[in-house]
Amino acid sequence: MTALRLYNSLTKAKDVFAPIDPADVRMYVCGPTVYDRAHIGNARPVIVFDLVFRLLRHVYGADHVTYVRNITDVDDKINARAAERGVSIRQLTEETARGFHEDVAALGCLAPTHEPRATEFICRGEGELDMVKLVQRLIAGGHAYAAEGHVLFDVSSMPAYGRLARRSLDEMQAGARVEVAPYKKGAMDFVLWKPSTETEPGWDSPWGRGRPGWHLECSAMSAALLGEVFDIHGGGIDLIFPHHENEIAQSTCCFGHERMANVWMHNGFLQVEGEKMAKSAGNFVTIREVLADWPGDVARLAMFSAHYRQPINWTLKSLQEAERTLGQWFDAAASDAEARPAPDVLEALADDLNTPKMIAEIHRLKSEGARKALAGTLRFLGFRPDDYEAWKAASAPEPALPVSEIERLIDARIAARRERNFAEADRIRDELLAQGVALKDGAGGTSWEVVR
Ligand SMILES: Nc1ncnc2c1ncn2[C@@H]1O[C@H](COP(=O)(O)OP(=O)(O)OP(=O)(O)O)[C@@H](O)[C@H]1O
Ligand SMILES: [Zn+2]
Repeated sequence: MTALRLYNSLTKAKDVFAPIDPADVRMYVCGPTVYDRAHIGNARPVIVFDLVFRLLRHVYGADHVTYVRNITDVDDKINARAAERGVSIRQLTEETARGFHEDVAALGCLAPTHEPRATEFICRGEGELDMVKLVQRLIAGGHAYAAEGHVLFDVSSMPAYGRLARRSLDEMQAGARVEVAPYKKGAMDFVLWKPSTETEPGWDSPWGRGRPGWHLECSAMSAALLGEVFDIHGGGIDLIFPHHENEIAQSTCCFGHERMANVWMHNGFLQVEGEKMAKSAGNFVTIREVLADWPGDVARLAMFSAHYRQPINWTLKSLQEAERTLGQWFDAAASDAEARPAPDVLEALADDLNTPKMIAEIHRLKSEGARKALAGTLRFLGFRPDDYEAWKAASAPEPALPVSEIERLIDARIAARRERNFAEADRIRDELLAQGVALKDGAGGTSWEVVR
């Protein structure tokens, strides 16, 4: 296989991927804030980075890749939603996290190696890195200051601030809103820690009872589980600024390395009629709603139809097309094969996850009748024929004839063929087709399906 090349948002180029330690390739992806059911736009990064995970496992060995995707279970949106619904915060976050796991498993995504919850990394034991210790180190290093129960990151203390997003501090400050919180020294300084009222969740800290800012969570969890510098950091393109820029500021200033992660990967937006699918825009469909109509594999394949950095339009047509394609692939694939991708498919993926090219290569495998390679490739990509078949059986329209009658006619046709009366056999086939029942002769006998 040619070298794996990944587009790096930090260098704005497709770089050859060289892990820090090939025996332990490390990737962190920002996970969901668990206050509501995820929409299919939120599924895009989960599916894209699942593919990266599978590819890395193939190249470096399944035991040599560590994938961390967090769960943000402390956030003001969570507090508000729990109050609105009259349930405890814990109940809301547990229930939402469970739903998220079901959704992404149905989309064919492997579980990450670790799935840390933010609340478990706020205060930990002595010698264990946590959010409070990270803030203390930033203050000691002159990168953060406490004011009125808050702790803020001082962006003026970091010359490289804005490097990932390619924005200069001067420009950002000039563009900042006029109304800046009074406890901030600079308009772009961001919150590391904030005070909690008695009713809000809070943790004791040197700055009083409070809770962490969102950006801080990922710096602490990634360093605790992957080390101070790791290989790949991923998320949606909307996270570049401020979230990822601020993660970099915290981690590099705390640990003193030039980088937090060597490669930064960002997926483009999933759109509806040219607009980003977003909760705030109200144009969203939940993963759960998609799965009510389609098998997870169809949504998964539809997601691969565009390159991950390009926007993708979510349409009924693309789902229908994915369904048709998948049905053809499964029909043509052998029923047993190891989960191994064909070399041409691997080549396409090694080129910054070129999934449109990958799909073209799979079509080629099918047309060449490479049944084993096709099956191995589909399994490697996380597609599951059994799920698809079960969905197909459950969603098949009712035939116009009773099943016993269809079976009687099939038997009659088999008998006719045995007597070499092919005219009669064909007549029976046509008669069934006229009733909307199509026959398919395969190695295992004759099967039938209702024509849609
Ligand atoms: N339409 C989209 N297309 C692709 N990725 C998206 C989309 N919307 C959100 N994401 C990604 O989903 C992940 C979770 O994001 P976040 O927690 O901000 O979701 P959210 O608050 O539900 O999003 P929104 O409010 O925009 O609907 C992030 O990696 C984010 O970039
Ligand atoms: Zn993050």
